[in-house]
Amino acid sequence: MSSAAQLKRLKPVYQCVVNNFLLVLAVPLAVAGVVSLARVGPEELLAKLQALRPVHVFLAVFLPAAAATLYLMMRPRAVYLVDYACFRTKASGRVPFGTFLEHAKLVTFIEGASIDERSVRFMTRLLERSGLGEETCLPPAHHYIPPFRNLEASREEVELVIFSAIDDLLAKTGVKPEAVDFLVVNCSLFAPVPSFADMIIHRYGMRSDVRNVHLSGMGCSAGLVSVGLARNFLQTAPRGSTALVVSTETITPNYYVGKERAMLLPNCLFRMGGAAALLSTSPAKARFRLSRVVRTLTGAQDGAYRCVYQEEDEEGHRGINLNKDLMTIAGDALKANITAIGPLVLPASEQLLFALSFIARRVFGSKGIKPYLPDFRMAFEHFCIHAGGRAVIDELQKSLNLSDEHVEASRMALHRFGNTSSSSLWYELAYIEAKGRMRKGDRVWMIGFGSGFKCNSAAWECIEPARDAQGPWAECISRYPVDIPDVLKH
Ligand SMILES: CC(C)(COP(=O)(O)OP(=O)(O)OC[C@H]1O[C@@H](n2cnc3c(N)ncnc32)[C@H](O)[C@@H]1OP(=O)(O)O)[C@@H](O)C(=O)NCCC(=O)NCCSC(=O)CC(=O)O
Repeated sequence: MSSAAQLKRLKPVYQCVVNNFLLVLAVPLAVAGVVSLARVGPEELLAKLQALRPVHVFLAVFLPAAAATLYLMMRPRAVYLVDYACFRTKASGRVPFGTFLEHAKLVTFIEGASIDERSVRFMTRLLERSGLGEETCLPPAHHYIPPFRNLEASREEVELVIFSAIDDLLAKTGVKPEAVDFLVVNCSLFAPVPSFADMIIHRYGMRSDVRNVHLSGMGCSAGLVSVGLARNFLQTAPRGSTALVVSTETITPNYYVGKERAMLLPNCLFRMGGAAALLSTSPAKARFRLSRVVRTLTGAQDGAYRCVYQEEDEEGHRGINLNKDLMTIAGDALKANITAIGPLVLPASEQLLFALSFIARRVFGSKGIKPYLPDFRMAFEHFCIHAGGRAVIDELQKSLNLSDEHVEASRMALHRFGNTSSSSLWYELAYIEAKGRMRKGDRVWMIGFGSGFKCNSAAWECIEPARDAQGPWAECISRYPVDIPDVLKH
């Protein structure tokens, strides 16, 4: 047997010993203690106990009790996910490739637009490679020629998406809008006045003291910024308080009509979607526990800062420029994030191997020794990776050494719903649940990427899998997973 195969066989033994190190240490110590007590005999033991002074008893009992009480009082409160709901797209909003491209061809005739036949051919190639399916949806305003991009149409999309998701969530949880203490909303590219948070408060008649925030310009990873913010708010409020988190991207005002390739890409990838989630510090009725939120930023570097950039092209058409280097930048941001979250979630066996490889590379030089990539499959059963585009998912699958099944939720969410920005992670969680794969105690890793450039992640632990969990996948889950070719042939 080769040494690599032998090492592979020994790995489970190594993991068992290192991950249960305390137990491995405690059992012999406890046995030794019992044996020496048995040797001492009851009279001698009683004599030793009587010889104890009150100060010893005080130190032995009071100090640990005081330390334990202090720890319990100071530790952050646990935050739970009561439930979540995603906007369910309607068949009338579908944009099969043919429709999308035909529509784009007609846009070439619109006065002021400079999108041309070449742009349409380019978008055709992008769509064939994008990993999107034929059922993704665009807002009603984009089904018109020319597409409406005005404020009124944009607000209509917002109301349709976020109110449907919130209605669904409130109906599922039985929580009344007046019970919401905090409201955190994120939408990157549309920030009207009054804000989304105001629109929600107005629509649902929420309390006048509901504390609310609208995050804009924060990109696709802002959903986890919202979750982190809601968690922090909840730490400051009485136990049992609730926070409503709403994540979406508004497509209507962002249709690009120029011919800059890097700015045509978002037209092909971004689609309608949104999600609402209810967090609370009460475990009653909770379905998941939030274990970690880790945010990392690489925006101090020029390349990272500019790689997702809203701008006007030379002809004055506004759009989002997606730089070709995005994959490399996302890879670096991921490295920063896994370095930060690894020590918090990985079992001791993986951390020790990582530390040993780090030390070895320092001592013997980094040329001969490959850095050890921790196995995150030891820390999580499920992965929700931002469905930013086919290449984004490919890159993460490779970097984290994940199986096809681990990235299935991301690929299928991209196929069925497109890049729904910060809400994509919730569509993926819904996919895993709709497939009946979530079990009590399972751990989920959500990884979001977005402009800035940011990589944010959150770790959840399942308390109660959903009973009838089809959600946004209700009409199509039986057809998934589907095969997604690298290049779609018509
Ligand atoms: C676009 C793709 C589907 C293309 O698929 P492939 O990799 O198979 O094909 P490919 O690389 O040959 O690209 C096909 C053609 O598109 C061109 N092309 C690709 N990416 C481009 C870009 N960013 N700008 C300009 N052109 C681009 C290539 O040069 C090539 O043209 P030619 O052959 O002529 O040279 C994929 O690369 C992808 O998924 N990219 C990631 C998309 C992305 O950036 N997503 C993040 C969105 S931002 C987000 O989600 C967060 C946020 O907004 O905050």
